[in-house]
Amino acid sequence: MSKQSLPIENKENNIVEFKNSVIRHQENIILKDVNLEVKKGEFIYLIGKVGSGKSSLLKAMYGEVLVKEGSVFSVGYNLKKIKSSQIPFLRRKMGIIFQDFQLLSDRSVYENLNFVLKATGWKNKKEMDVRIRDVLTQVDMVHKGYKMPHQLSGGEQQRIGIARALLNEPDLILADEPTGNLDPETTNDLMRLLLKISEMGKTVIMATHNYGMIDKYKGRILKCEDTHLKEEKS
Ligand SMILES: Nc1ncnc2c1ncn2[C@@H]1O[C@H](COP(=O)(O)OP(=O)(O)OP(=O)(O)O)[C@@H](O)[C@H]1O
Repeated sequence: MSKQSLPIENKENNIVEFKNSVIRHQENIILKDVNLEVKKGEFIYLIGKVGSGKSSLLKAMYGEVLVKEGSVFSVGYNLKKIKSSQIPFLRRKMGIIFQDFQLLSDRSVYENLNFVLKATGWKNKKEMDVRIRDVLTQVDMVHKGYKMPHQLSGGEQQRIGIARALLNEPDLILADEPTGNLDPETTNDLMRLLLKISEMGKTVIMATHNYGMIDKYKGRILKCEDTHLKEEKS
């Protein structure tokens, strides 16, 4: 790791920490008075109506939305002070999973994963092969590496999305409605997979509209409502 990329630790060693933060899009306030501490290994649901600010809060954690009021620490970085050149280092410490999978359609599963490894500085072909095999094994897709994304079901594509998020052994997984495009049975499979990942010590923060899942699989619940982030009883 270069000197420039050294993270700036927050005092409490929280994986994520917001203090009196305001999240805006241009001049519009999306969330205010945001105070949040997330510890290692927590499994968190982020709920709230359409347009209430869930994605914006996640984006504030991965440096896509910049927070100018209050403070934000994420995986050791002070996001108020982060330079744009440090953003790739921040993103390497987290895995991001999207509702629409966002796999590159013109290359195989293996090449999708290899692309991310190359882009994040991996060089040794043998180590890259081992890592790709490892993450595909974790999501039970080790025999599908040669497939093109369009040859996979939605659930399988999302498993590859999760494998991709795991490549750099991140401390934090951010998932923005990861099961939003999937049927109930596939949703259950993926939930169990995400819970298994969290039991391995990773922090998972997941935006969702699926309240059935929240009843079924226990987790901490945060709600975006009326421009505030509130803790809900689980
Ligand atoms: N890039 C942007 N520029 C301006 N306004 C934005 C931008 N992105 C989101 N917004 C606005 O911010 C508000 C919160 O949006 P956000 O996507 O965070 O909500 P959400 O809770 O994730 O919604 P959904 O459940 O539909 O995903 C909305 O009013 C939205 O229109």
